[in-house]
Amino acid sequence: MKVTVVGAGNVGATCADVLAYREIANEVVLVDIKEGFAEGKALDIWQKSPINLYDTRTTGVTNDYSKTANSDVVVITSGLPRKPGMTRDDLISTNAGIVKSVTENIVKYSPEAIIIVVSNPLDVMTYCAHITSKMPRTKVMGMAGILDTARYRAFLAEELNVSPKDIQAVLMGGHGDTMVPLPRYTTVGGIPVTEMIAEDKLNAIVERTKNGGGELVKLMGTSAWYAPGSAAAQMVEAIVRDQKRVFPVCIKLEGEYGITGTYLGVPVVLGKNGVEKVIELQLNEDEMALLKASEKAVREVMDVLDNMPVNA
Ligand SMILES: NC(=O)c1ccc[n+]([C@@H]2O[C@H](COP(=O)([O-])OP(=O)(O)OC[C@H]3O[C@@H](n4cnc5c(N)ncnc54)[C@H](O)[C@@H]3O)[C@@H](O)[C@H]2O)c1
Ligand SMILES: O=C(O)C[C@H](O)C(=O)O
Repeated sequence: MKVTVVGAGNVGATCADVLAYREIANEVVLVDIKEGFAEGKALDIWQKSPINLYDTRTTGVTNDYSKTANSDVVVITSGLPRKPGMTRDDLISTNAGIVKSVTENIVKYSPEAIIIVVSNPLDVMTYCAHITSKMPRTKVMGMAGILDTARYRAFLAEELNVSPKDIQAVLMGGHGDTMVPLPRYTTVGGIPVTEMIAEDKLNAIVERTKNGGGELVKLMGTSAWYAPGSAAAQMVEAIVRDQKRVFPVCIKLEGEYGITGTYLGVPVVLGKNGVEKVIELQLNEDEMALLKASEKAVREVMDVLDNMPVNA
């Protein structure tokens, strides 16, 4: 299996490292626009192989997409991260052009690849990659839900003093402050979370989750990479190993949840064909209202993309 990761910065290099040391792919190609940057990161990861004992071949290239030919999966992380005071949506003007040109190059050399978008604003960059690629929706998806759910699970594990392995949860909607964690679908070793934690504490964790990306931007001056890179690698693993994992993934909705044409995080089954099934939960009235509000927020940014020169 050959996997290309575009953008050898914080998230891209972390994703490539996880793909290599967990031997998720036989070959990982890192691509960056900065001269020598991807080559250096790939060489560093390769030099770690005798220490961490893996044989995944990692190589890096500066903008030479011919070396990415026939990739099975491509992860797009190229683009600016936000700085303190910015929203993810503020990145659209720079990142739309980057994601569009990267997708064109990817499709030229790997027309069969499954594409995982990571660049922000996530839902709209997934839209951008999907319309550029002209591929079926099942093969162009965005990574955010695994990360957001992981934050929610980690906060709960800390509060309850239990292993994060035992927290299961679903989170839906856009990758922004309107995301929708779902306490009704959250369990701790099979026990409904509401039986384990007071309502005010749970509400505080839901709010912290929604602002989880911003919390890290404030602390570090740039955005997160360990959890995002690992989350993207987990999606790659589900695809290349045909694991049929159930994850929240951003995809174009075509009637599910009564929504058509908007790119939103929903639970799906992920396997060798990409998104093999969109799972439709029986949301109650309050949950559906939150999902619709999230849809509205994503729609507004999709409209911005539609009116940008990059799409003319
Ligand atoms: N979806 C998520 O949950 C999530 C999580 C974290 C970060 N992100 C987003 O991922 C993106 C990358 O974040 P980061 O922290 O790795 O940033 P970074 O600045 O460390 O890395 C980005 C890399 O992209 C490269 N790049 C820029 N234009 C390119 C092009 N045309 N072709 C190839 N490479 C190009 C840059 O040279 C840089 O090395 C940001 O947009 C960030 O907001 C998303
Ligand atoms: O917060 C960001 O800007 C990056 C990413 O979307 C995240 O949630 O960590």
